[in-house]
Amino acid sequence: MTEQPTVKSSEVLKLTDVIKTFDQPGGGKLTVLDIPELTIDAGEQMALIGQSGGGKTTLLHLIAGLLTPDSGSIRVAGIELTRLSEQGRDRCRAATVGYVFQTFNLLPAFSAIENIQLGMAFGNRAIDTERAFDLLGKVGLSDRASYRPSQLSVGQQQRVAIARALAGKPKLLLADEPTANVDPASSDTVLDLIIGSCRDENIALMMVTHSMEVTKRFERVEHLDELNRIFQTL
Ligand SMILES: Nc1ncnc2c1ncn2[C@@H]1O[C@H](COP(=O)(O)OP(=O)(O)OP(=O)(O)O)[C@@H](O)[C@H]1O
Repeated sequence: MTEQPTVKSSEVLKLTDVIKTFDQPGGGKLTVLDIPELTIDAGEQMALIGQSGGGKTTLLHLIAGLLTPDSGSIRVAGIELTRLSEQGRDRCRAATVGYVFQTFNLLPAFSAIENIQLGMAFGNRAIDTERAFDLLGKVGLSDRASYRPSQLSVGQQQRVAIARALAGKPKLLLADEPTANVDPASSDTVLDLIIGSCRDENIALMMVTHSMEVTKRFERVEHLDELNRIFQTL
């Protein structure tokens, strides 16, 4: 009988000995990540900082199952992603992870409210129109429900993307530099929204940022260069 790994009931994310390489355009491989361990508990909030090109987005993509590691274990909400097919990882992401991308990734042909409702549909949940409108109100866009992304400002698109990421009631929200494209006042609003919503709904949060102002809002701040063995051997 194979021994099953024990999963702490409060654990939402656990990475063990994760290595990720990329093929380099000129040939050969570039090792971007070599992470012995990283754990996030239910409802825990963590900021991730690190040098440009250090692998932060790559790490979020691995956790979301958009990329696969060369080796190691990635467990999200108790599910071992490395044992799943691409389709299985898509299903797991839809059911457990919300993702606020740097580029928002809203669907251009759909309105703001439809983009949020699609966030629920991807999560394999019945579309809860009341929750979708509640979320749109929470991000201050009740009067923009029928606007398409191209009819919204960059900051408004970002707020729709946040509402969409929360729509499926994820266990873990991944946010990649969500304040990078907004002015300082809007940055506070965006942070209040993400941090407050995750706290209210007990959603664990991992936010990539380059901003010291943003890290001040977090009790736990991890430096990728310290988690990543490749920087320790340079
Ligand atoms: N598909 C790919 N093929 C080859 N190399 C890649 C690929 N994606 C990323 N890389 C390389 O992996 C490294 C890490 O990239 P990543 O985008 O994860 O960094 P980052 O820490 O998010 O950077 P930034 O803070 O500048 O956004 C970079 O050196 C990049 O060139």
